[in-house]
Amino acid sequence: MLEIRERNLDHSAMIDSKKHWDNIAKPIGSLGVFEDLIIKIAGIQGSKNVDIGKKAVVIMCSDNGVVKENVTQTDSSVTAIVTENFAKGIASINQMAAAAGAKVIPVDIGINRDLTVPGIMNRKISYGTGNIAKEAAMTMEQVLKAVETGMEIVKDLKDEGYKIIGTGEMGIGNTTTSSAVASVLLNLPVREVTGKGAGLSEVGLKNKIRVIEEAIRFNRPDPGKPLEVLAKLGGYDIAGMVGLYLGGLEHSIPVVIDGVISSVAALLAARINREAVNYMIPSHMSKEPASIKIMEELGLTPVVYGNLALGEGTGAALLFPLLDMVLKVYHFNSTFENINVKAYERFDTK
Ligand SMILES: O=C(O)c1ccc[n+]([C@@H]2O[C@H](COP(=O)([O-])O)[C@@H](O)[C@H]2O)c1
Ligand SMILES: Cc1cc2nc[nH]c2cc1C
Repeated sequence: MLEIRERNLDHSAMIDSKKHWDNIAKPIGSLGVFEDLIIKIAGIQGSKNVDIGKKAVVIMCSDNGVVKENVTQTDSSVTAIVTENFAKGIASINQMAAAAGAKVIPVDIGINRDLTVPGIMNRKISYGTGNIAKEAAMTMEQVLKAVETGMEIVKDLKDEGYKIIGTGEMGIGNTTTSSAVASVLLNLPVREVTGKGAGLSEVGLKNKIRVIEEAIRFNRPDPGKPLEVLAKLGGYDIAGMVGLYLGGLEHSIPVVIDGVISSVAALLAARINREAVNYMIPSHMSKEPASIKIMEELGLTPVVYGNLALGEGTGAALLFPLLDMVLKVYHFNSTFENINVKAYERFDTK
């Protein structure tokens, strides 16, 4: 598995898309990074007629054994409660996805209890992960199963006609696992990539940094082996999102990055197959300090700098209406021809 057919963006669709932008009656390139994003989606979809009509946010939900080390403000029971709230339609992502016209798909990929509310995709691999301070989070078999799960979900969504997928997660403790993975992959000190997650005091943050350092010392992952780093220090939520990104590459679907946990998954996917970055759409720069370092390494430019730190796919959902708005200009604006302006002649000096 993880053998992905060789894929390339459709460069002629991208050239057509760029030409289309340049014919629109407005200053050339004036929608900035948004123009680049639409051109990238044209390359992914293989046509300048970009279509992101049918949208979904897939939320990978799971528990993390490291919560036992007092690295979080709430206990792990919150993971299951919030996941059930996704299915009830009463969490933040439900409100934002409704405003954006996106379907919310919560996935139980490793929550530590059985869920009782209908409407959650049951892809549970085990009841939470191991405590990374004292053991590996997952076996390699479990990691591969989680990555495959994400890839299969993308395939199914593509078959159902979805055109763009937002990544999301819910998992108390997952900023601890994410910071551990980021520290190893980026070869940066733990304190430079670790923040307060869903809310910690300064003392709590110090303990979190100490626990992550202990986890790296104990597990000793090889930084050159992304799946090993993921198995030893990550979680099912992160692994499931790695699968979403690799699925985007495999099935030519744009996959939107959310916050820091989703960004760490994007970094892992990129280390597994660098081509995956061509299918990733950045949304926002999370408040957590690892985010900026990851975006720099991926060479991606988020469009929202709002200090968000919510997760659930909310940042990805925030991007959808912005893309829809920009696509209105792309599809329906007047062109230079329509308004009888010869754009380039103004620069003629004869
Ligand atoms: O998306 C982010 O950048 C982000 C930053 C901080 C916290 N979160 C959310 O908060 C939870 C993890 O925080 P913590 O403190 O339990 O590690 C998890 O459910 C995430 O969805 C998310
Ligand atoms: C209530 C709550 C909602 C969340 N959504 C994502 N992470 C979260 C953490 C908490 C604590």
